[in-house]
Amino acid sequence: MANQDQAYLDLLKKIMTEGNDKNDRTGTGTRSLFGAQMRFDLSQGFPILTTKRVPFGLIKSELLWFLRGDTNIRFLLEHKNHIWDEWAFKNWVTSPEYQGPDMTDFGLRSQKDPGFKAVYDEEMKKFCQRILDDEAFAQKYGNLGDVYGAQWRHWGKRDGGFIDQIADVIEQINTNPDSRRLIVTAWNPEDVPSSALPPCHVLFQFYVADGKLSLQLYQRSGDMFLGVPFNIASYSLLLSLIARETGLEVGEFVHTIGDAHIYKNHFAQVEEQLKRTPFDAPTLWLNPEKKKVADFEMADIKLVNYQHGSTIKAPVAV
Ligand SMILES: Nc1nc(=O)c2c([nH]1)NC[C@@H]1CN(c3ccc(C(=O)N[C@@H](CCC(=O)O)C(=O)O)cc3)CN21
Ligand SMILES: O=c1ccn([C@H]2C[C@H](O)[C@@H](COP(=O)(O)O)O2)c(=O)[nH]1
Repeated sequence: MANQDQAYLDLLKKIMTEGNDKNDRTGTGTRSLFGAQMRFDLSQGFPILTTKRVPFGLIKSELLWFLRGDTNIRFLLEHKNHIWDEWAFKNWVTSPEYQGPDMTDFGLRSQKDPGFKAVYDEEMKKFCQRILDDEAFAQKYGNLGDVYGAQWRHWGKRDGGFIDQIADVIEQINTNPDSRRLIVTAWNPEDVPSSALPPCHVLFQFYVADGKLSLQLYQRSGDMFLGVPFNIASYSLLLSLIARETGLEVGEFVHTIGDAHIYKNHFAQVEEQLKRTPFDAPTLWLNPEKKKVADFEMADIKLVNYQHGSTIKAPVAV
């Protein structure tokens, strides 16, 4: 198996040396390039980064969550996955029902003020526990609204009813593999103004040739250090699952990014990662008894021979 990190490392280097220094919504500041593309041939191994540890368990539970059409963080918390906590927490602390310490701007403040961070961590812990313990509270504050699960599996139609884009695209791959319309979209211009986090993975398209299934993702905005390693592994897993259901081999994952940025407070981590030597990529094991995307559970998906460098910690910009 080959090393699959190179395309990613090359792009990190390019952004560091040629990128534009730009301000951003979170107030953190970034260095960014517009219009970047990485290609990963999945027959050469599974493209999860090896130059740092990428938590594949979190990627699996997040993707299964999307594929269930679920938009409530409760399922994620049951799988000890905390990557969406901040966005639900924001709903809670800005609601009239919240009576705890002031959490205004908790994202930035918790990075700058250790005293505040302790209070914030405590409130967040209580919040997550309550989502797990209190069904009604989870219904009210655990829901992230129209995020990927909703857009993929129940896109609301103008005249009522919904569209299951995943079921439809699988049906199209099976019956009309040469189609140039094998698209799933998450971008709904009507919802964008009211959304806490408008979709980052805006649209993906499938392509079938030589008995192989490929997928290209258009991601409008990519946090190169934290989000993108997840996105690469997640879409490669999605491609592998849909290839299984449609009886095709895996082809390429083509990752196209609009604003590809490195946050200023990730520069040191990026330098550290660029010094590391990649390992050969692992392989993906999918339970041979499962065929349908909807039937896969956590234990049906495993990485074999995932060798990797140590975790590199970095703060997430909210
Ligand atoms: N600024 C920003 N970057 C993102 O990547 C991002 C957002 N916001 N908002 C929505 C989601 C949430 N995502 C996240 C959030 C946190 C991590 C993160 O902290 N990852 C750590 C490990 C976390 C753990 O082990 O629990 C990492 O080292 O990859 C990754 C992706 C991706 N998305
Ligand atoms: O899957 C994801 C989700 C989010 N991101 C990053 C990209 C940006 O850094 C932020 C979103 O902020 P916007 O101002 O809405 O662009 O989250 C990611 O890389 N991958």
